Amino acid sequence: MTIPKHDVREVFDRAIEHTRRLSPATFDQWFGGVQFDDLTDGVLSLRVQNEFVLEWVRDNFLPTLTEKIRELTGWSVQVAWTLDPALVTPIAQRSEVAPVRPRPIALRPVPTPVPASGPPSPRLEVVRRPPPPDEMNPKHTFANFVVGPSNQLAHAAAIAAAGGGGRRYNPLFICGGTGLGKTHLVHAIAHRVYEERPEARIIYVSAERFTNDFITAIQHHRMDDFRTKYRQSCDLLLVDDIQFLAGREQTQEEFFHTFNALHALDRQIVVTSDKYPQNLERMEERLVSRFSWGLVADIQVPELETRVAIVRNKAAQEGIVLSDDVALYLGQMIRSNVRELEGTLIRLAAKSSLTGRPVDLAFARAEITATSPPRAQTISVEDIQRAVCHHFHLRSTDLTSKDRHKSVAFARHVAMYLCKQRLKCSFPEIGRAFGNRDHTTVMSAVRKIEAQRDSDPQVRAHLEALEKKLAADE
Ligand SMILES: Nc1ncnc2c1ncn2[C@@H]1O[C@H](COP(=O)(O)OP(=O)(O)OP(=O)(O)O)[C@@H](O)[C@H]1O
Repeated sequence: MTIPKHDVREVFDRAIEHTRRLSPATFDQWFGGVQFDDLTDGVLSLRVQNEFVLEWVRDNFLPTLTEKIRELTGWSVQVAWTLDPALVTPIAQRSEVAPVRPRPIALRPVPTPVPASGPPSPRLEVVRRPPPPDEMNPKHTFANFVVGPSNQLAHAAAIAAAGGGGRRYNPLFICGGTGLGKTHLVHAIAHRVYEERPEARIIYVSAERFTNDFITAIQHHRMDDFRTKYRQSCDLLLVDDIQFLAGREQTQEEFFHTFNALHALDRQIVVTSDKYPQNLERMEERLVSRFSWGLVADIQVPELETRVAIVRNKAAQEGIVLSDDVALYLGQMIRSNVRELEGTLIRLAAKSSLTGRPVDLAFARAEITATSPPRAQTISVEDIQRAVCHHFHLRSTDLTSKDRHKSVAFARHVAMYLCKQRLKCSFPEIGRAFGNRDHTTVMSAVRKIEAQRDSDPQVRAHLEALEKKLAADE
């Protein structure tokens, strides 16, 4: 069957709509990185940003998509992929599947002139606002942020920075590990200010973007424009991932002056970072000290209850039906990164809708076991004690005994040192494992071995041999 060129796109669009219906949220997430190039004589040409997207789309959506095309055209479809990291117009940006963005036009009630009789009645007037900064995720709002002990301070400070009451700190420095919600909070501040003070001039940039803007301004002799934008025409400056400025001296200098100018005008500055200010590497001291002028609010790994609440919240947002036991299981299994937690939920939902299996506990277990890397075998205190006894030809009870004989004491100190180094046990923990010794005894034992390690080649040789043995056991 031959199809006129202009109808090809319609066939593809219909097949896409059909496929999307299976799971709109997941579809948008993954097809956001795919572009339709052509469909001719049974060959469907698709362009993708990377192999990761390619594999996911191929494995999860392609059977449905090609089957629908076959139904509409009679072709048995082959797919030709093009990898294109610079892809900018993926199909998910078509209007019907575009992600929801805050609209640049808002309706707000304004009073009408008072008529001769009766009170004024509101009418709606179209107020044009500048669009919000384009890199912001519309879902990153305060309403979608789950608050728990791990992020309470950062959340409250972010609300205050958005003008929502409470003491306002300038700058607000939000720090924490990857995927814990720093960017989410910064976007939420921008959304809130954008909603409540439409006239406010908000600049949201990653530190990388700030750097690039700066370099471009220098190259094109437009530093005046750059400075007007960042120092004068800005009521709220939000800078993500400030650690990116590490070692970039000239950009740091420029940022320093930007900071000073805005701070002097009492314009709110919010900065995020993966480290505390004092731990930022290759960052000018005067900048580090300014970052601590206001409030440094860290975000910790969320506790189990918060993780479970985040899973539930995300499921509700995405229209995924999730039982309590599955939410609890996911919260228990994925501990350190909210992004990973959300990704697993979306993957489960996608697989469930494609295979027709409900997202129950058995399904979640099977999926997580299949996709998580084999757990790294870790050594225990007992393994270290065993290895040390074997190495120094001692009995298994010698290390925990009261024996103060020089050779036994030395082996004990080595074992304590290894527990500290390799397992990061606390001093009291180590003390308990070695015949209930006091933590100060452990501390001095560890320090002693540390000093000998650096000065005595024989001690170093013992340690190296033991390290090797333990690494082989791992
Ligand atoms: N408390 C929370 N409530 C709801 N969603 C959360 C929470 N914390 C994190 N998330 C979600 O987790 C994902 C990762 O968060 P975000 O991108 O803000 O992390 P980040 O700390 O900026 O990480 P990175 O340093 O890697 O940029 C986002 O989708 C975000 O919405």
